[in-house]
Amino acid sequence: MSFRLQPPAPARLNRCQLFGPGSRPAIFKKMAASAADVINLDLEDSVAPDDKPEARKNIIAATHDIDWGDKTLSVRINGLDTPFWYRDVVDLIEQGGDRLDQIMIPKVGRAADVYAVDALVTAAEAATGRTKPVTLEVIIESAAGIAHVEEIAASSPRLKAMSLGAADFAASMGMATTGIGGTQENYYMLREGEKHWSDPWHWAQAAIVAACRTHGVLPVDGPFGDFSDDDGFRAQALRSATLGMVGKWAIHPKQVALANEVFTPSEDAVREAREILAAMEEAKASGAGATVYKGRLVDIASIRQAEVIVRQSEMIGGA
Ligand SMILES: CC(C)(COP(=O)(O)OP(=O)(O)OC[C@H]1O[C@@H](n2cnc3c(N)ncnc32)[C@H](O)[C@@H]1OP(=O)(O)O)[C@@H](O)C(=O)NCCC(=O)NCCSC(=O)C[C@H](O)C(=O)O
Ligand SMILES: [Mg+2]
Repeated sequence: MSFRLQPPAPARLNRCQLFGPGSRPAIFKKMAASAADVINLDLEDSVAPDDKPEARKNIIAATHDIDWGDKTLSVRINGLDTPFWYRDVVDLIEQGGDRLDQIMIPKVGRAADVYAVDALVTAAEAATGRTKPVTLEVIIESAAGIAHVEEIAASSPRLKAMSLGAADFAASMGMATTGIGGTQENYYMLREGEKHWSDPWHWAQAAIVAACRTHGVLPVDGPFGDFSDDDGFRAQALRSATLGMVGKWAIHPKQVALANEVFTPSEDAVREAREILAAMEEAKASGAGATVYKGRLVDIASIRQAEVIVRQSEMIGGA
């Protein structure tokens, strides 16, 4: 066990990140009225190159004109391999309103990518006299990103969240699929003639969770492309939540409720967590470090597990 304590991740709700193209301002108010905790206005892959300047203007106007309530308002800039990203950052910081909370950097491959954006944001903030620092989030969606995931998680005190971008990740890894997340038909084990499907996203998700938890960053599951498949979305989100991720993207408004449902601990789970804490209080009072709860062992580690669920529920406003 390291003597260094694991830093806490930011105490903010991040159950669902709803995306919308910056070139489609007609949906911005609908996004603001949604139940998503985080809004991602996009300047990157959902916006055609010719539309980028207009999309930037739309988004800057939306940081002034739209009431985003208590949501985290994040803007996805273009990748560092494009001619667009520096203008995205400079215009957002110089012209964007104080309501801009966060910038999302796509296709991060090295800690130096975050350093570059951090340096530009820092200079632009100082030049404009902004008093509220803009935070950063990144997408791991390349072979380089997953290979350097830990240094990326440690890259900047501005960094608050990290997502897995399944589509670009699959492309960069050369995966034989056009699916965005979820079960992949050909990724199965065979036993006695029966197929048992495995999860090709699992290892990357686990690497992201470990890197994030080591450095106090929120791990988030990215898009699930087939928005007609609610059960598939739910299954993917349940696996992510079980692994330690705190939320998931929605690329269509109908996915918001699904993500919120999965990443909000159920009343039963919260009740059980509180009962475990109470059982351990009793055990401690009698000098024991372990006890039995519903026929199973609970010990001091169980307190930490139960506290994760209770903390989550308290943040959401549960009893
Ligand atoms: C996917 C969409 C293009 C679908 O839009 P549309 O055809 O308008 O859908 P519907 O007709 O079903 O819409 C129903 C109503 O909902 C409103 N709407 C639509 N989209 C949104 C939204 N994102 N937020 C809020 N409201 C929305 C419609 O206006 C309809 O309203 P009404 O008429 O009043 O009933 C569209 O959803 C969309 O553009 N989604 C986001 C796409 C996007 O941002 N993609 C980028 C993120 S994913 C990615 O980049 C991959 C990743 O990087 C990786 O590599 O993995
Ligand atoms: Mg992508």
